[in-house]
Amino acid sequence: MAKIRIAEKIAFIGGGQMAEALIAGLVATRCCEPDQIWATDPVAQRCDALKRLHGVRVGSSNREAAAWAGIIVLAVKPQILDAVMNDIAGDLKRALTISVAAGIPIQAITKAGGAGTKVVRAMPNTPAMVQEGMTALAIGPGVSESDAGTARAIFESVGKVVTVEERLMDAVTGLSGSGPAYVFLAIEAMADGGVKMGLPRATAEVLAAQTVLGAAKMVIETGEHPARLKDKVASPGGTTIAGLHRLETGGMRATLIDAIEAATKRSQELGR
Ligand SMILES: NC(=O)C1=CN([C@@H]2O[C@H](COP(=O)(O)OP(=O)(O)OC[C@H]3O[C@@H](n4cnc5c(N)ncnc54)[C@H](OP(=O)(O)O)[C@@H]3O)[C@@H](O)[C@H]2O)C=CC1
Ligand SMILES: O=C(O)[C@@H]1CCC=N1
Repeated sequence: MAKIRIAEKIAFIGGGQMAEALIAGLVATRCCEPDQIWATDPVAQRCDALKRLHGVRVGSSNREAAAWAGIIVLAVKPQILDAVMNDIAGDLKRALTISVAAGIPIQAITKAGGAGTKVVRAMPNTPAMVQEGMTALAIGPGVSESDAGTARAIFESVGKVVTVEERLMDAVTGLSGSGPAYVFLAIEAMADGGVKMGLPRATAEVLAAQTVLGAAKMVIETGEHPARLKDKVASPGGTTIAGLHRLETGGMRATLIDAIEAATKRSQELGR
């Protein structure tokens, strides 16, 4: 993972969960110094927490933060993005604008900033906080190679990055954007299963989480098909096939496919 130092000042408009995950990753990897980052949030306690935990500049004025920065990261909820963009339209046009808002097309941001606004649409995920993020980028029209490289470097400092056509961003959102929540649910449920079978809660949680981490690492590092890796766990007549049979009966595959379809459709709706 290339760790490039970002020279520009970055304003995070909206200091919520996703902004904090990115800020934590950027500061921890020293991709940016804390005083290169300004996060805005309307809630003073939220600002205080971001300052205390990550050492970044904070404040409630989007205009001040946007005017200060060379890169503006739009990290408010999609439902209020229009109002927020209208307030800082001039700076959106001047700076490199990166939006992490689910569903919102590049065209809507270009429209708010005015013709010539350089927009990178990103869909990161919260594991950015521990530098294991997964981000997809769609590069808007008129964004220079250098600006696209800067956007890539920001997200590479906190995990992996792929570039996709913008039309695929809703599907990315349904899979890797929302995906950590599905996995947290699975870890929680696996731990519950362990507790049901008599394991202490803390032991069950670490068993479940490390199992997910290890399995994911095997998929990535071996390059083997997940189905083959699954087959290697399932001994003939053994425990795993008994568990897998129950998962198939419960429709785990179809449920996960449905979940990603539902989240993708919701992302599409947010953009309308
Ligand atoms: N959470 C995730 O895993 C991911 C989220 N995203 C995207 O990131 C964006 C933020 O999501 P998330 O972090 O989950 O949401 P949060 O609600 O945690 O963060 C948004 C923050 O913006 C604040 N806010 C509200 N109004 C304004 C305003 N006018 N100016 C500045 N800040 C404001 C909110 O304050 P208050 O709570 O007081 O309203 C909140 O702290 C969304 O567009 C989402 O689609 C993308 C990828 C993954
Ligand atoms: O739930 C959401 O809408 C955001 C987008 C992807 C993850 N969280």
